[in-house]
Amino acid sequence: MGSESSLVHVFLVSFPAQGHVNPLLRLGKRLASKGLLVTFTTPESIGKQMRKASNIGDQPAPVGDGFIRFEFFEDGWDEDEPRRQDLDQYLPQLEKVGKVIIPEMIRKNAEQSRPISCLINNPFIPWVSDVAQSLGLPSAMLWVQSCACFAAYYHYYHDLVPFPSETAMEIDVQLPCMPLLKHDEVPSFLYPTTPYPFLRRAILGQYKNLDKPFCILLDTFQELEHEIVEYMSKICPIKTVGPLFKNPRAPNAAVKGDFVKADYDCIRWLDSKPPASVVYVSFGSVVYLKQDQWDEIAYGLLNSGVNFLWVMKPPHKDSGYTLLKLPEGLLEKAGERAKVVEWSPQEQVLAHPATACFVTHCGWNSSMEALTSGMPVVAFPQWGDQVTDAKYLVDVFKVGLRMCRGEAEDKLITRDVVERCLREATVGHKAVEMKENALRWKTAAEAAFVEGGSSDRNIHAFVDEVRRRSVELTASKPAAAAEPTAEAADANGKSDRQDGDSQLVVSPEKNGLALHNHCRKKWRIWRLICAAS
Ligand SMILES: O=c1c(-c2ccc(O)cc2)coc2cc(O[C@@H]3O[C@H](CO)[C@@H](O)[C@H](O)[C@H]3O)cc(O)c12
Ligand SMILES: O=c1ccn([C@@H]2O[C@H](COP(=O)(O)OP(=O)(O)O)[C@@H](O)[C@H]2O)c(=O)[nH]1
Repeated sequence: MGSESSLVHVFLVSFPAQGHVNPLLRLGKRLASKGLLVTFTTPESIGKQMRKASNIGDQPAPVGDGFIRFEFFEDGWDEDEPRRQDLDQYLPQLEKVGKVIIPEMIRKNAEQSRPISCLINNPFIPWVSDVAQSLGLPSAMLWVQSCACFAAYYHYYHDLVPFPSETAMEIDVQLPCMPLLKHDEVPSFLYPTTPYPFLRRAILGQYKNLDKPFCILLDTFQELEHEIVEYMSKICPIKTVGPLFKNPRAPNAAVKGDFVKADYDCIRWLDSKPPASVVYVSFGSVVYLKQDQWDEIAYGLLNSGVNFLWVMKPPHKDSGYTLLKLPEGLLEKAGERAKVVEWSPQEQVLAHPATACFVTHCGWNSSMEALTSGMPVVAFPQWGDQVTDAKYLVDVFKVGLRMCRGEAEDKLITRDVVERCLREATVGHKAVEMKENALRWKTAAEAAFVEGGSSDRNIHAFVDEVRRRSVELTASKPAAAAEPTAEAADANGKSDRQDGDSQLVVSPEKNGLALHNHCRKKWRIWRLICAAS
């Protein structure tokens, strides 16, 4: 392992949501383990929560052959600014500030002898690849949903197949190399009636910029989505690198991105339960059900006689959701059979022998974590990619039962249905079959991420490419380095070529690249001296 400042340095910019931070941070750890220096950044409002909930220090943390470090940035709004909850207002604010502050951070890193060789972002902040382009740096994007969803949005964006519309609301959708999706199985942000048009805009925003990243990394694995991965890789430079949450070489479990402190009492509680006797219930970080649905699930759990561990995360104060309550006396009735926490260490819960199945909203992170842990699911999707993930978990991967079709159906799932589903998922032939299939996916996932597996090879190829581009950056002529590339000038809308010393050039874009080259040259000389002595 080299000293931190002699490593090729990649800069990860995350949209501030739990479902986005987790996979990007996991990718960061994977890249670090292969010998890169990784800096992870997201707005300070989340940085503050992450520092409080997780073990994030000021010093770079060693991970395998490399390091990971954190730098958070102010997004220009007060922490409790209610407009944060409105993406149509927050995304432009993040872009406006990010386009100035990220180049500034990159420049500072170069000044401190940590020049950056590549930027990586996740969806909702596609402007990060514009920043990279304007600095003459390569960029990549980590897609945080399934390849099937990536393909669905792609075909919608380019208008390649008919999707449900105002005039044909209920048409099925046939995408190449995918099973026929019923109208309510395509990502729900694409429904003409979606209550979240801002999330559709946010997610499709990435497709406008899809030609900029040199690589699109996917948190899935080849064997899981074989056909669609093969199909899409002929169209876009995609690489499957999942499941990212397993990091065989250097787990460094201390580096985590939880926004809320995980309650480890539930692991001790699980320790006290017999094998495969507990139903784990979680709807992730943003989904909130209605109180009447919550009550039905609660009674279904109680009446089914199973043990249950339930994550009940209080909603954000400006989200418009009210705090969900459990029916009076229910917990007393359930006694030792029930455990409620605000946030769980989900990876450990899914790996625990006492856990029998997972009632999930089918967020892609939760779906991948379940599959990779060999854990059968009861699908309770609400919106977005969740409805498509549910279809795949149940009908394609065959590891789950469907308890609901999504929020758009607007149907109360009664306690009897909940009870029946829970019984079917925990005892009898269906339960055994789902467990066997889940264990098969676990084995396939392991084969993908171990040394030499499909995802490992892809990570390896990506790291090699980052290194190659880094050398290219370093090797580019100093004179050229002081100027934006033709592409960069294009991205800026004008060529702001100036003569003179690069250090005096006002554009932060130019300084970024110039400093990168300057510092890398200094190191190369320094390393040669070290090697010689
Ligand atoms: O936190 C947010 C915000 C948000 C809004 C305002 C603000 O200031 C900060 C954040 C918006 O949309 C989300 C969408 C999400 O979808 C989730 O995203 C995952 C990855 O795309 C999917 O796999 C899951 O199914 C899906 O539930 C998850 C989230 O955590 C968020
Ligand atoms: O109690 C919980 C609930 C969720 N998670 C993690 O939060 C992420 C949620 O992402 P997902 O895509 O499943 O759903 P989202 O929250 O984005 O809707 C996953 O990595 C989970 O492991 C967790 O650690 N503890």
